Amino acid sequence: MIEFQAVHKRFPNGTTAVHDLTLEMPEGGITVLVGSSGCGKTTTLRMINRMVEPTSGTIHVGGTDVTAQDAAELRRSIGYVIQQSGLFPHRTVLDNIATVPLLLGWGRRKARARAAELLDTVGLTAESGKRYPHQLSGGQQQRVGVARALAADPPVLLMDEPFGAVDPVVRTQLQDELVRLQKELSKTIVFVTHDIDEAVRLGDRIAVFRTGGHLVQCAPPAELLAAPADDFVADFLGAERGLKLLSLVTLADIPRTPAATVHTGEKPPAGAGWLLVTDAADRPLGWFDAATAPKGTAAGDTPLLPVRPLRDGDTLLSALNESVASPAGLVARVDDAGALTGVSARDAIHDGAGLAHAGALTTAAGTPAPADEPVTADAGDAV
Ligand SMILES: Nc1ncnc2c1ncn2[C@@H]1O[C@H](COP(=O)(O)OP(=O)(O)OP(=O)(O)O)[C@@H](O)[C@H]1O
Repeated sequence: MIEFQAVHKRFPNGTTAVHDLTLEMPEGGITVLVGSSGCGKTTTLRMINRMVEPTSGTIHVGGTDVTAQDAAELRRSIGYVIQQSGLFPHRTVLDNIATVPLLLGWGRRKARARAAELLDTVGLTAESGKRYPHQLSGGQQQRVGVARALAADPPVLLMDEPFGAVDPVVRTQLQDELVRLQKELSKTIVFVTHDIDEAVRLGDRIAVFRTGGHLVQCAPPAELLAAPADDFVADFLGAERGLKLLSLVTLADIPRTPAATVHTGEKPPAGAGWLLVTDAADRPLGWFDAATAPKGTAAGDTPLLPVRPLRDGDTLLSALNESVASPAGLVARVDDAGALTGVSARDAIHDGAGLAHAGALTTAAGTPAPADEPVTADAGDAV
């Protein structure tokens, strides 16, 4: 756990970057710091590894006051990833990743073996280890940055807009990779971003700052989206925060009903409406409107309308999207093998969306006021 207790940072030019910050960042979780430019996110992050020293207050990492440790030693024990990857241009990728283990005196062979292992962990080929940073794409360089930060297996990772400079597709891939890695590694991660969607995707907790280094609210994403503390947070989350909340809830609990189906080549039963055409393994192929098809038409004689089947682990947001796009107004549900398990009607998905929102509101209302509630006292201003 990382604990900020009444931390204040005022730079020599008089700028207060962080104002009386009391905040807990849970062990093994991702805490995302968000807020507009200049609100003190990077300063907060850099105080954890003492690249910036607080003016007052204390910071503990794993129960130890950071000032009780040698600053250089502390920095080697904490992974740090920045936007432009910060790789050494004249060292190979493998040697870049091996930097901290070498500094820690691991010996060249062991450090390189560890670096080679990490290339695979972050999804890069062994061959890319021999290249120089400029010979990699921006996304690949960021992966190397993550591998380098993980090299000495630090319990804490600080990530300052690590995916800010890559295009949206690569950014989504890197976010997915981080989620996958975190499931395996359970690091305590502090992640800075401007992007609220990235925060909602990655964060176990999101801390929203406003200019002047004030923490306004810190909560799990669903609670933040359901119950923003004030207009500033609501504006920051955006007008679509209700929909964003649905990206955090899966389809699993939404009721399903048996689907009306027909196999390709079969004639529909009399009086049938929308039918889901399935193959021999019960996998949905498309929608067939038996009500409007000419008499005697078999399924597959005319082009089928597209279906995008969803699994229980898919989000309620995808389900809502599919329910709107589906010509039948029904969402086809499948198991992991892709076989049909039923359908959910648009109404059931809407009801589920309402319940998810109400549930998050109840959770937010029932949460006791944490120690990191917005602080209004001006203590430390005179420092
Ligand atoms: N070394 C410094 N000396 C003086 N002022 C500084 C210094 N570093 C940062 N600041 C100021 O402190 C405030 C907070 O900066 P910080 O970089 O922490 O914000 P941020 O939220 O990370 O911003 P951004 O999202 O733009 O990176 C800003 O007003 C910034 O100009």
